[in-house]
Amino acid sequence: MNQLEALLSANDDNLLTLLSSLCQGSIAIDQFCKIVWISDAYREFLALPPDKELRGVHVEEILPSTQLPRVVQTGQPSFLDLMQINNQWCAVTRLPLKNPDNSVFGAIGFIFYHDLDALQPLFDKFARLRKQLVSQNLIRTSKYALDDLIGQSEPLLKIKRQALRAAQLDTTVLLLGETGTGKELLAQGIHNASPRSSGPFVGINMAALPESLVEAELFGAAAGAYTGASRQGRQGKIQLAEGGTLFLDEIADISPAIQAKLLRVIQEREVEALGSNRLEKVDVRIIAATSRNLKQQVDQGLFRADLYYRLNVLPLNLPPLRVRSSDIPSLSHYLLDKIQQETGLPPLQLSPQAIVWLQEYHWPGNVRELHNRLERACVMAEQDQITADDLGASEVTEIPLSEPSPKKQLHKQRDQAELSAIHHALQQCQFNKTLAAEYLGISRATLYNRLKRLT
Ligand SMILES: Nc1ncnc2c1ncn2[C@@H]1O[C@H](COP(=O)(O)OP(=O)(O)OP(=O)(O)O)[C@@H](O)[C@H]1O
Repeated sequence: MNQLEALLSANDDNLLTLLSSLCQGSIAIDQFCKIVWISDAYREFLALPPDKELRGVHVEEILPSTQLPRVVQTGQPSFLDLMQINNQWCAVTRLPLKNPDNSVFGAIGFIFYHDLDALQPLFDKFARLRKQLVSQNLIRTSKYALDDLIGQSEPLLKIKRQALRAAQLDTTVLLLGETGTGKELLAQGIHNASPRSSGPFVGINMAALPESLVEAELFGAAAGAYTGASRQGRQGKIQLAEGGTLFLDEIADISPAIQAKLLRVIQEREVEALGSNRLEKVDVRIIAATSRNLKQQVDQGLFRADLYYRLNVLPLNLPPLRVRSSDIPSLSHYLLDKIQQETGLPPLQLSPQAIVWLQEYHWPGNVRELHNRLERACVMAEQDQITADDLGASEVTEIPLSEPSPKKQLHKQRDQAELSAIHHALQQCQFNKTLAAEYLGISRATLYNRLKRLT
């Protein structure tokens, strides 16, 4: 019998039951962060069905922002922490469970949420200080948790399981998937479920940055490193991510010089700011993402093989929307709610024929395109239901002869022409956005923005 089982063995008289009676919820996990015990009160507070089997479930599946895994990892207790669970402030205490040789075999957490009125000024102060830190950029929060990835299809559930496991490891993760499949959302979810969740999440889009700024933006610049550099110098995104996660989006779009510098950061965990000859140690977890075929870029000599292998330690492939069309109804309802909250437009439902169309369409722009089509439909809809036409069903196959207004038609045709020119350029340049932008005579940032708007 291991220590944890011994602790739990004496049924009603066990230590946990005793401790639970002193608080409003308690939970115990093993060294793998799997739940071994949860009090009925906690179950009820989390609104979990009484018959749901929780033993063996990873604690973050029911408490995405829990810090218990960190207690298991560090062996350090946290005696009083404030945490919001189900929109209610709670005071939380977490203790590591240790063997006589000091190794950790699990952790227990207790929450208190009754009679906390006396603590309200403390909660307010805590929320105020946190807001201040966020606004001063001293801490950054990632908005999304893994639970925010909507969908119940097997491919999506599989990626969520893989992401949860990846979160527990501190290794580099490479997110692969077509544009708009949710790579950034997943990166934030992994950060939030990782032991680094209380550290910063710093994202940088390598394709949207002008080439000349990438280096200073990423690695920082020493005082006076280049004309226009500030006198105090500037911190790079890598240094800003200290203790947290650095998300490098569109990683395939970096120049050979940046590839070499990044390789050193990953291998040596050291950064050299632009114009400085000092190496700084950094502690960041890297999550990189690309919608391109990075292996093919390596084979074509466009991307360093050594950097590719360093990034590709844990590849996660996000499924395109067309292979998980069963997620489309729930995802659409979720996005419609979000659009209505953001825009204040009246709530609209999808007509049955619109749902059929959504499930049959091939979604080159994936969830981002679904969001954009739904948003446009909310504005365009002339009835109390969104029809397939409001979603642009007719323009996908042909341009209708009569349009509600010539102005709308002009916009639509211009967007289509622009999109097809961009697609053509991308194909010509083997999906290399830098080359495609040059081909079109626009900047890489403009190309990127156009793609985001049009897909
Ligand atoms: N499963 C999902 N559930 C809810 N929203 C989603 C989901 N997947 C993507 N989204 C939303 O779709 C939009 C696009 O997602 P995101 O920016 O994460 O995609 P991406 O793969 O990083 O795209 P790109 O490669 O173009 O940068 C975002 O608004 C995101 O919140």
